[in-house]
Amino acid sequence: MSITSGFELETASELERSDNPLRNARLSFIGCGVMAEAIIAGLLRRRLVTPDQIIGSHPRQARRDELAAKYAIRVVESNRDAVSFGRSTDQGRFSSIVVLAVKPQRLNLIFEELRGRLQEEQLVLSIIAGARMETIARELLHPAVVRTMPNTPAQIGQGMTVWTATPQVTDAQRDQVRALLGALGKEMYVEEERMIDMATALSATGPTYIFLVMEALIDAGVHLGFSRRMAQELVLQTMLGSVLFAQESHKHPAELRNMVTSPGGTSAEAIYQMEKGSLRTVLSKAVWAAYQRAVALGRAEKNSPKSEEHNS
Ligand SMILES: NC(=O)C1=CN([C@@H]2O[C@H](COP(=O)(O)OP(=O)(O)OC[C@H]3O[C@@H](n4cnc5c(N)ncnc54)[C@H](O)[C@@H]3O)[C@@H](O)[C@H]2O)C=CC1
Ligand SMILES: O=C(O)[C@@H]1CCC=N1
Repeated sequence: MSITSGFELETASELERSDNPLRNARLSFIGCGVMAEAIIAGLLRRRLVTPDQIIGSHPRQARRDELAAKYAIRVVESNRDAVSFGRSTDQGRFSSIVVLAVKPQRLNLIFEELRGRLQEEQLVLSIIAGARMETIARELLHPAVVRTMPNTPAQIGQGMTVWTATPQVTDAQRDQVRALLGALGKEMYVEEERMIDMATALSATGPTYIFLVMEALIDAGVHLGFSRRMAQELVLQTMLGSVLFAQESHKHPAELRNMVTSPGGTSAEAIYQMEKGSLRTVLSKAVWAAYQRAVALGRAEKNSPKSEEHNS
């Protein structure tokens, strides 16, 4: 296996383990942008699959070459060819997962290309915001569908993915999904599909809220007179330490906040200003708006692009 720099293998034994549910799987990635690459990298890093078990499709030659060189996987132009890679042949039957990873606005094109072309044993796994399982199953004429909602920290194996499945997805396929998503960080199964739209707003869009707050605090540090480098280090370690503290102490955030807040002190002063500026309401409104947008993306009539998609 030839994998180039910046890409390190973690465990050596996953592939050999007989309980690795993905050891005989074939994975086809329809659309190889940021999120598909995060999944591919995570699977290879954890050695859950080898590069020859993966195929991707992408419209741009330069991107196909880039991914093929970086991960030693096959990347083709045709989505139909990518899906056929997972088909069982005379040489043997193997499980196959077709990962839909295009932007929501491109989904109708994918439906047209792939409708009726999937075999019964193939599993469709979508990461597309808003796209409902019922729609995917109906449009592809294929009932076994998993809907997932990852987030970008998946790129370093620290993601949070929420997922659900149609009743036609078998227990063996569910084990495969758990293994696949586990390569990205934490995974959480939910029964109700509406929770995927809720997770889209909270955990999948979540890094946006955190990075905006991070950026604002760094700017505030620069305003005080710190160099940008110093402000960034102070803010990042404070955020990281606070998250780990909350995780390890199992205390309510309000209790942890009270520990910092002495009577008449600096934190009380800062909290007063944040409440006065309606920070909680703004965050709550942002999450609610993201949720409504996720729901709207799922409605076919609202699938027209709001802005031009970047072609990464
Ligand atoms: N970026 C994020 O934080 C998250 C994104 N998602 C979902 O993941 C999906 C992909 O998002 P990203 O990877 O961020 O987008 P991206 O734009 O990086 O990737 C999509 C890729 O699909 C390619 N593409 C366009 N038309 C195509 C076609 N007809 N056939 C094959 N490939 C085609 C594009 O060139 C692009 O490289 C979206 O549906 C999004 O809702 C889900 C969770 C988090
Ligand atoms: O804005 C978006 O489309 C993506 C989907 C989930 C988070 N961000």
